[in-house]
Amino acid sequence: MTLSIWRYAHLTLAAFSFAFLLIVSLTGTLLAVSAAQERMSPLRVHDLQNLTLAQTLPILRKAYPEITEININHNQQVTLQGIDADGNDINAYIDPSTGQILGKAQKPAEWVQWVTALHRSLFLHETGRLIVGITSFCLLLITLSGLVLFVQRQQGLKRFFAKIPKDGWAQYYHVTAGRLLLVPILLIALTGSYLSAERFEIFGKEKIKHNITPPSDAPEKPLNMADFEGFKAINWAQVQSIEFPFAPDPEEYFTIKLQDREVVIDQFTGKILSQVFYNKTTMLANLSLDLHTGRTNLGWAVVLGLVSLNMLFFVYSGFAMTYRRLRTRVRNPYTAAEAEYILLVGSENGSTRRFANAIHTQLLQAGLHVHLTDLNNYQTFPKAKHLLIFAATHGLGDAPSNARKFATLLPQITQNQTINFAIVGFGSKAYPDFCGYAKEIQTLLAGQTWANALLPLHTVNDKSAQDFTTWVKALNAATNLTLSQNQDTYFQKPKHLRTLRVISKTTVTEQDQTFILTLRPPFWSRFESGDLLAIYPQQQERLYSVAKIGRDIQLIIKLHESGLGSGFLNNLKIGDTFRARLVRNVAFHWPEAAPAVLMIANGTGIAPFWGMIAQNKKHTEAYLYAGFRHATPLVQQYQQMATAQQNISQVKTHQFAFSREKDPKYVMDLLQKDTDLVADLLTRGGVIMICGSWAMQRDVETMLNQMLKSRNAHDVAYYKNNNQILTDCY
Ligand SMILES: Cc1cc2nc3c(=O)[nH]c(=O)nc-3n(C[C@H](O)[C@H](O)[C@H](O)COP(=O)(O)O)c2cc1C
Repeated sequence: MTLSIWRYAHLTLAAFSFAFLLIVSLTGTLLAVSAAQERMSPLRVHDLQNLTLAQTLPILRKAYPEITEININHNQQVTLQGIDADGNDINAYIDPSTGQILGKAQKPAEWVQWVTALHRSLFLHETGRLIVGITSFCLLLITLSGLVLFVQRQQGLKRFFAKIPKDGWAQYYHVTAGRLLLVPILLIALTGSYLSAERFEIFGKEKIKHNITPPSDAPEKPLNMADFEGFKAINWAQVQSIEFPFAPDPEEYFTIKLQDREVVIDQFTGKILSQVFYNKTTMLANLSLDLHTGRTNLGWAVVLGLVSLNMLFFVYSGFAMTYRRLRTRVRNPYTAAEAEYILLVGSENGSTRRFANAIHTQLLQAGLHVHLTDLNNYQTFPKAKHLLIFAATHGLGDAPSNARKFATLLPQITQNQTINFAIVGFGSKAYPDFCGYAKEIQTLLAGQTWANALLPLHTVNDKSAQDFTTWVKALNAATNLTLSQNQDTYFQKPKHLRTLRVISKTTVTEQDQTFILTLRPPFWSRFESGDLLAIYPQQQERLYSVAKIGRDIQLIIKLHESGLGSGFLNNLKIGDTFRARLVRNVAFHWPEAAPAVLMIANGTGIAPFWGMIAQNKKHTEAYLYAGFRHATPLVQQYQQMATAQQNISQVKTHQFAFSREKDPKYVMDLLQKDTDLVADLLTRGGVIMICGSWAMQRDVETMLNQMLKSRNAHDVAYYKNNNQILTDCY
């Protein structure tokens, strides 16, 4: 609920200021470009801090007998207005150390004036300035609410810099860019708001007043400017402007605006007659202007430009995320009190809701009284006979935001009749706590007297329509429903597909139905050995463990009779292209920090290990145990590859077991023989990685448990929790 309030605030503010944000971001980007250009202007004067007024004003006075005013802007460009020795009017950029004219004083380019006016006031004068001020303040609130959402999403401030899980392109980059640019955005919003407030004199307006009593001991003849005490104390880098006395009258002075104060100097004696320091409001306004415009620092101007440009992306990605969420909203013709079927949803990003919607629509079409709502809206359901729960897992095995209250509500609200329930959990095996929240609900409901489990908990990995239809089949069988069992009904078009090209492919033989496929992904693709490649033959997702060899993806595939994925891949020819998705599988990446790694594979499970061994340039102590049925030519080729890697110390030892050759052996037998090595490896913090069939994983884990028990060591569950036993089996 709290999450939704913040999200609602974040979104409402963004929607409210949308059009203006677009304008100020776009114009802000252009102004940052102009600020950066100005910083590189040849009219800039360097080393101003090493030059005092006493050193240079006499030179200027000589070259320009009448000077009205000298101004120095934030770009260290010095303009002089006056008359030169030949009586010419001068309004030009000069070098203050020599008086040399560097160029004619010019207004900023017309496009810069135009963009500045649009940025500051939208061409609407004071009304426009007010709108821009409000937009800046909205941006400040959007940034702060975004920060709260981010901290909640990361499960606390401590995990501020932790990895951001990828779930949708727009979402991932919205959140990642938000974290990266948080400080500059906050500064832009804060300074923009402050400048507007100052413009409308909310903090009052500073009026500088000098109390001057002209010195009584005025000399007959003015002193030489080079000896002016006041000028000796001021260097050019401090100066904003110098107003010259209009006439040789004791009541006319030099008025000099510095960065932090205004100074009045006597034109005859050169003494400081008065100096008034600016108040905090003015100083803050100056600082805000520097920070907001990037006018004093090229690097900062570039950052501002990038942030402004990125703001356009924030607007786009934020609305894309919202659209995705809203698209999955559903209408409920029956109330919670009327419905026989209650569908409860826990979904953060909307995909789980889409599965629930598909079931909801079918039940309504079948004429049933159905009500679909969030898990947070759990209440008494007086007519309910069936409760179907669709629950995604977020955070680290936690409830999505629209389900956080369910665990508290459940014990408080008891149903008055028996209700059959079935839970389908949505998650990703890339996370250590797969479908953790669905499992938690299953336990909670099992403790309710009124709740009768219709089906065991079913899980869906990575929104797989295939996994989901398995549940639908079980549900149809347990009820008299006839829900669609066709995967197309639930298939959610995969995103982030990229085109892969076949680089090489081995052929299957009668002896060995396994083949190796090498694919070239687009150059920008980022992946690691152990990640998964999702392909979509006939709209069904099939996942394969990948090895990263150079920049290519290498798969080892067993061709199954009428296998959808393997058949599709086997039909590919060199040069063919197809679309697929790379799925990050952080739970099965090479453990960089481990002192030793022991890899256990059977069959095609050896695939990712080839990439990992090739990547082991640091020569981490690595062992390979692999099991196959026969020593086919392909497997012999594997043995040669392993020997070659052993020769260059990328793997320390390798052992192969053959279960259908004479003297049959399994991978477990090899491990049993090396009990000391395996147990020692775990106790010194090493990692065991298992890839291959579920059956092999189960047998290896049973054997490991026995082995560890006999040594009074921790069990497999402990090492799994400790990320010392990693598995990727199928
Ligand atoms: C920030 C985040 C954290 C996640 N944490 C887990 C997790 O701990 N366990 C899990 O099985 N899946 C986790 N997932 C995967 C989601 O449960 C999965 O993508 C699900 O299909 C999303 O459903 P939704 O779109 O309805 O929110 C996480 C996803 C994200 C974005």
